[in-house]
Amino acid sequence: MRLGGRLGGAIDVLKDIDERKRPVADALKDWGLGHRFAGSGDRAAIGNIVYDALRMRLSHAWLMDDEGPAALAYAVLIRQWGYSPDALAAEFADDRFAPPPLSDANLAAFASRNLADAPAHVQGDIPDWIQPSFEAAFGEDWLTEAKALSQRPTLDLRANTLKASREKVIKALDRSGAQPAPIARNGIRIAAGEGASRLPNVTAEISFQKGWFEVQDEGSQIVSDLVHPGDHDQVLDFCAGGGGKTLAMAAAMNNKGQVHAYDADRKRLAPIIERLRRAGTRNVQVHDDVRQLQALKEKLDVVLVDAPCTGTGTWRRRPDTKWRLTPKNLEERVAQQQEALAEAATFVKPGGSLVYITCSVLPDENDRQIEGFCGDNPQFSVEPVLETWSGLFGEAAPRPPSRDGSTVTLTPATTETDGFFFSRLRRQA
Ligand SMILES: C[S@@+](CC[C@H](N)C(=O)[O-])C[C@H]1O[C@@H](n2cnc3c(N)ncnc32)[C@H](O)[C@@H]1O
Repeated sequence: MRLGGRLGGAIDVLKDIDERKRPVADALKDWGLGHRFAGSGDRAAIGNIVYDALRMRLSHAWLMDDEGPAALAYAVLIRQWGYSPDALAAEFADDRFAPPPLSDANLAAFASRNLADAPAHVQGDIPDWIQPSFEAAFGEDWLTEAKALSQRPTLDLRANTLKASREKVIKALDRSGAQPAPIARNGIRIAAGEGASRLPNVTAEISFQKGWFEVQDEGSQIVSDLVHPGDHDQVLDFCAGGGGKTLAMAAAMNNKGQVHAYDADRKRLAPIIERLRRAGTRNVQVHDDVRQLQALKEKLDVVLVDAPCTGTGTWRRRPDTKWRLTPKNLEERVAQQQEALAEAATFVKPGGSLVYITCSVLPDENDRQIEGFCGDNPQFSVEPVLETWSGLFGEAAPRPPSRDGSTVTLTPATTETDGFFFSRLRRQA
């Protein structure tokens, strides 16, 4: 397919997402099934246009004075992929699969508007109602942080040290441009790529099948590492989901001690079994019923709450969720977090620690949540994290924003990772 056909495909997918309120992955998959002549390069290019359009939806629409799918998709090619409107018109002139050209009104708006004149939340490509939360989280840096959340993410992997060193994995993936990640000790990074370029399908590699690595954002690896359990600790991953952090902790503990993995949702937990097998872990027990945890009350050295959250920190990967989020969703997540924290705290032994993580950057889900919990539960107090950070990643590693060194917030702008919040609360001995 030529560029015109790919652009047309992306416009169809964006329409489908808008009209039928569908998840991006489903809409892209359906488009592929209905257009079997399209090759994998075409499908990847269409996916890139769609995701790029959603990441910068507000600023594209403002500059084009049009929020329709065609204006958004054209804006991607012009603003993000480096084509001029004239070059596109010339390219599409003899391409019968190209979409109709941009309207004169779109072209005039684009030629005359300057993004610096747009409302600040439009410049930052975030919903207007969430701007105050960004300001509260980042002060005068909030716009830089918001903009960084609208860029393409890298593809990050974690070498599974139970089976392979980071160097061995990088060697196995040398065709993919894999490099050591900047901060995480076992992290590997593949650059995001530009324009139509395709990320490698690393899960099809033999080395993946052998369990040498996991796909895991570097931020997720860092917060798993910061949990920092001792080799012989008894750990409960109370919101284990598919097991991303369970696997990372189990490997960091060198298959010693014990990690109990539990999640209230059995369906989310189910894939953990196959992942644990592939990774060669022997120190994990999976629990799909809270009653199985009764014997662990007040017994555990470390309890991790990787809480359900709005996922604002993952907007680079799931940009559609940025526009679907509502104040009501935020309220619901905050309530779920309080519930999960209260339940999880009952498993921490005296002197043990309760670790609270989210993949959000919003204070309501992070620092404020922790302040509220400690206010209600004075036997818990926040333990500073930055010392562990330096010990694990070195003094030279980029420092994440931190409220007086106690909790940390990772972000694309500061640590080049997804957004994550990490805090450790110590229960009085
Ligand atoms: C952010 S996800 C976990 C991701 C996972 N830890 C990982 O690293 O792949 C949050 C999880 O919390 C679970 N959850 C929500 N409320 C819970 C509760 N009260 N008790 C236990 N799990 C809960 C959800 O089912 C969801 O799987």
